[in-house]
Amino acid sequence: MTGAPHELEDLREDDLARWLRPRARDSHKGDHGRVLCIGGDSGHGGAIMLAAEAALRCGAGLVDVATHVLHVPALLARRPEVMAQAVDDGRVPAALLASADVILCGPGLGQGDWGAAMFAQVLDDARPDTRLVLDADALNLLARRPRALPADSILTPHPGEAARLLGIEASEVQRDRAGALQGLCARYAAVVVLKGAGTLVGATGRGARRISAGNPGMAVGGMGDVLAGTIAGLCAQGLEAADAAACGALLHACAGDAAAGEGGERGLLPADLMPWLRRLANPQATA
Ligand SMILES: NC(=O)C1=CN([C@@H]2O[C@H](COP(=O)(O)OP(=O)(O)OC[C@H]3O[C@@H](n4cnc5c(N)ncnc54)[C@H](OP(=O)(O)O)[C@@H]3O)[C@@H](O)[C@H]2O)[C@@H](O)CC1
Ligand SMILES: Nc1ncnc2c1ncn2[C@@H]1O[C@H](COP(=O)(O)OP(=O)(O)O)[C@@H](O)[C@H]1O
Ligand SMILES: [Mg+2]
Repeated sequence: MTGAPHELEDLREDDLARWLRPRARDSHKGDHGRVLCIGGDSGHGGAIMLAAEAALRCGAGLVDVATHVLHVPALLARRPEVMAQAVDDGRVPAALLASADVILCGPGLGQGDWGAAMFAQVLDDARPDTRLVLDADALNLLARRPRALPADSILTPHPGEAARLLGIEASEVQRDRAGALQGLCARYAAVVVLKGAGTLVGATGRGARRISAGNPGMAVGGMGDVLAGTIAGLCAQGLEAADAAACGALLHACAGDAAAGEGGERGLLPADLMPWLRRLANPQATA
């Protein structure tokens, strides 16, 4: 991955069909993966709800959520398909960690003791073959205390989080986004999705991919939480990490464009993407 502009692969909506194949007629929920979403401290419960719902709308077979006790009733009222567990002591139930194919950690997690304890538990105790998707406060905690990550972990920073991970200013990230992507991939040995207009996706030793879809209506709180759940949901269905990241970023941006096309950019909400995630995640059905 050099980040040179001529080595960028531009992804378009047609590319979704490369990764989103029709399901086997005899498949069952266990074939489509189990995602554990960890986050949603007091005041930020919506972040983990949006992520969990996006994982389901992208086709994850089973979705667990470990969150603050206050958020469990609201989460179940909105999405009874989610299996929600309250965590009041900063310990994720061991059985949840053990059964996850993918762990998404970070949306609304906070950087206090509660969130920091669960983030450390994920890094210490997750199965070696469980794929990690780290977003939001998991990235902030990682920046504060860098640690080795399991192979093929996926990081989804916005430019502010990318700046913290690199120890530079967000304006520097934006001045050389390809360079920042390369620096993040190298420093954390991870798959990285550098968000913002023209999202870039990279991994050490591979060319970078750029997503030109997406629009400024997506500049609203919660939109990145939907992206994190989307990538986790695709990972759970067996896409390899770099492809799940690229396919998820493309699917999310195209869903944002489709939703904006219906009602305009201004006032677009992250939850407006949900029906479009589902539609676009079935490209053969919509072709
Ligand atoms: N409904 C809920 O429960 C929601 C809960 N949420 C949860 O809130 C928590 C805090 O997350 P957060 O992202 O709001 O805070 P933070 O990391 O300080 O980011 C802001 C900083 O980053 C920068 N920056 C950002 N984008 C940039 C860009 N494109 N280009 C350039 N700069 C950019 C920006 O810089 P500025 O321009 O403002 O100086 C500012 O410094 C987290 O847990 C999250 O999951 C949210 O998901 C919302 C919905
Ligand atoms: N101007 C824009 N054009 C395209 N995509 C955008 C734009 N602004 C924001 N987005 C997308 O919206 C999402 C915002 O993520 P993030 O900042 O983490 O939001 P939050 O933490 O509030 O959920 C990212 O996927 C980003 O690429
Ligand atoms: Mg975010």
